[in-house]
Amino acid sequence: SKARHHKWDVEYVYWKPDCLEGVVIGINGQFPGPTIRAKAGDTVVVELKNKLTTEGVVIHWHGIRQLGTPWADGTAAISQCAINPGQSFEYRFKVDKPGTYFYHGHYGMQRSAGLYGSLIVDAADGDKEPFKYDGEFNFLLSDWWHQSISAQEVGLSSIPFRWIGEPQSILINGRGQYNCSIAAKYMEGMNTCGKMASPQCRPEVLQVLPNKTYRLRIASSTALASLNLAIGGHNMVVVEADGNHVQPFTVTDMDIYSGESYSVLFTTDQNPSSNYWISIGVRGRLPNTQPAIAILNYRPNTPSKIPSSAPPVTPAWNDYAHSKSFSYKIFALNGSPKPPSVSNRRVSLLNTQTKVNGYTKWAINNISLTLPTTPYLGAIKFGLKNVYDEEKPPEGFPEDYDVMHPPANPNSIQGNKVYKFDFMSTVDVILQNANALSGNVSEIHPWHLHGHDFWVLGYGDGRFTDKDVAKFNLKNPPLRNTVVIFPYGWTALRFVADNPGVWAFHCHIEPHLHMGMGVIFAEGVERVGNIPKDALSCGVDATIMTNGTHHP
Ligand SMILES: O=C1O[C@H]([C@@H](O)CO)C(O)=C1O
Repeated sequence: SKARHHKWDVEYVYWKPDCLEGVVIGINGQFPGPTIRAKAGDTVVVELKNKLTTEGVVIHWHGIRQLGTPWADGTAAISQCAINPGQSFEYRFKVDKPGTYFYHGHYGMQRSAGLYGSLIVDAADGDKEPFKYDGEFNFLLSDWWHQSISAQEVGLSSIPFRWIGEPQSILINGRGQYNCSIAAKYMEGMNTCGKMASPQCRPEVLQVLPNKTYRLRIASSTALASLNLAIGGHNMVVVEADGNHVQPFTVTDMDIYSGESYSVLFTTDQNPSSNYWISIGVRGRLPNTQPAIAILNYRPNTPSKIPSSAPPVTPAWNDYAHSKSFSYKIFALNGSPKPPSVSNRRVSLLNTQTKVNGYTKWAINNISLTLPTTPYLGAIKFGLKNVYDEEKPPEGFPEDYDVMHPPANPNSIQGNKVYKFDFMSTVDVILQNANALSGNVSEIHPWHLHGHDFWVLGYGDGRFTDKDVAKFNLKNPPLRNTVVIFPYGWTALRFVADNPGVWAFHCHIEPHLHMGMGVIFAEGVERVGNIPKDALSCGVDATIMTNGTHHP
């Protein structure tokens, strides 16, 4: 195994993500950031310099569990202090499992400003993944707004509340085409992109040869949009989800929620004299965004040969039965690690849209998350007092809460309590969805857990009841790090609290997290090894780290 060294400068740059010029947070002048490629067992080292002039920054390595390095998880105020303008910080962590991952900013709403890139881990030398292919491609998906993140944040924290609205464009590897498309002739009201075209917004072309099998890696860093991807005329076999192998299954289209990653295999078995469209459309919210388009180019056709059939059409945005049928087909590959058969503790988390002093927020068991000024990792390890709310957070919610209707009392409080788990205990989490503030609305929320993979034991409609435990899948539940709750439904997951550290668990929709939709988990913090001083040089932690007065 090797150390993979990277030196990054993070700064705003002018860019044309969807052919219109704006500013993005670039890395080394690039958007999206450079792809990190490593082999299982390698150590990734990123020496990051914050060249943003007025904002701190951190980077989260999404899907990497940070076994033994909880200070490298890149969550501001949780695992480390934000890196100040002009300062540098070294991330150093092991990648232990092959898979498709990505990284992104985890401070304020910087992910929405374009701070993300791919992280791909290949099998260690001599190891093989349990499927074969002749070539591979990578799609990092995102959504893009023309309004800056500062304007977005002001709207979210104003009275009256101003929602960010639907994205202007969906981007594939940072490229989209606002209000125009190379598939214009198939799309109502669309122009071709002639005048606007810039190399920075040129559609992706996947060049393939007939009768071969390719791996397409897909990860979603969207701030809001749930997506559906289809390759015209081609089936896809799903083989990987969030860096874990799944029992292969075949689909004609697939959903991808923010925070998820997949690998699919497709075989170029169609008429080779044609090219084909790949399209990616919005699901789960009334779309107001054109689908993103890429071209599957059968060589030796030219990439500019317009496909002879129309781009695949995304299922209706509110066809939740279709989305569920995809999620319900995902099982662990035979031979994958199985969950413990019983759990030691169950936490039920009710997701509600609420108000705090007139501000619109999201709350979990009536608490809307705010982060402390001293990162939890140091605060808990050093037993600091009065830096976060010390009481236990609620493990459930009232029996009579009606998940099908808006809250009778929509007022919540803000807080930053921690769910502390016994080291090595088995924890079940029931994520319960509910109606939002207005009637007849319940949204999709993709929940992402840091520091762990979890088993997805089951999903259901309506309110979770004790009887549902009997239906848990303990035979072949998939391991994931992100899972959705469907509107008015629940999702059950299980994990082992085996990774000393403090771990965020939150909705991966960027404005929802910003509005408080998350909780903090912690386990075995007393076992955390020596935390690099640079990680905790802020708040009350700073005094401890510089005086060396702590006795761990
Ligand atoms: O958090 C959200 O706020 C809006 C809407 O509920 C109120 O404008 C929306 O669609 C969200 O996902």
